[in-house]
Amino acid sequence: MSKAKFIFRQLFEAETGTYTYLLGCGVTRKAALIDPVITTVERDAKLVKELSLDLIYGLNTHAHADHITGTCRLKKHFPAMQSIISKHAGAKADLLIKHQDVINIGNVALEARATPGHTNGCTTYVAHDYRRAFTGDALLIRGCGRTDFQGGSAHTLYNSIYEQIFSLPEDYQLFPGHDYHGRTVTSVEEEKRFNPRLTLKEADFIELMKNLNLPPPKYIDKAVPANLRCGVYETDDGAQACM
Ligand SMILES: N[C@@H](CCC(=O)N[C@@H](CSS)C(=O)NCC(=O)O)C(=O)O
Repeated sequence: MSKAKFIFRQLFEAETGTYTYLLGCGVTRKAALIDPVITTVERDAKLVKELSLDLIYGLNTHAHADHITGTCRLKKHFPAMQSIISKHAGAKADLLIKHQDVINIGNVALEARATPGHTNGCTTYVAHDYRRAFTGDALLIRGCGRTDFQGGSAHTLYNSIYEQIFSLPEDYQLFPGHDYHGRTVTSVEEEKRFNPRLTLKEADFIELMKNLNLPPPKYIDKAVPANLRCGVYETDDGAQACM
């Protein structure tokens, strides 16, 4: 398939340090948001409309623990939009995807690569034509996702990163799900050379991850159950509503 004009925006939600990515096809005007956050849905929907895009997918890299996904609330603006998450996330969504599925956003293709370890359903989305990957919370810039809840496993995460992310060409740009230090983008080469966790041998990585001692995310008790339903809840009369 020929390379379509690629529309790309990196959006930031400051309270939880979360990145949302807008990806669009300049030919068909179809678009997707990766990891929209419920509190920034109005901002994101406004941008999508300003750019005359038709939002067809709301992709979640995983069932987040720190914020509620915006995928349900986005449907108020884009009723035909479909939510997407890995079938291994144990979550509900309009489309459940698996390793190596390809998601077409108009002429822009995204390969789903299973990168479990932070959670079981973590997925990295790769736009090969544009030499970019969206790593969610598997790989962060000079860091990685924590592995101390939601089925996390340091052994699994280490191997996911090596097999599915570090196996990409070194010039591929990597866009994380979060950054807490003002950084925006990295590359496969940079992370292979400078990531202080991933340059360790696996056994040392596992030991380090065991001793991170991070406090639990502030909204974990609310966010995880909401995200397992992709931000949908049932009202007292059994109807479906958005958080
Ligand atoms: N302070 C934040 C949560 C920070 C945090 O735990 N981040 C997660 C990703 S969101 S579950 C993580 O994996 N961090 C890894 C690291 O090394 O920082 C909040 O309260 O929301």
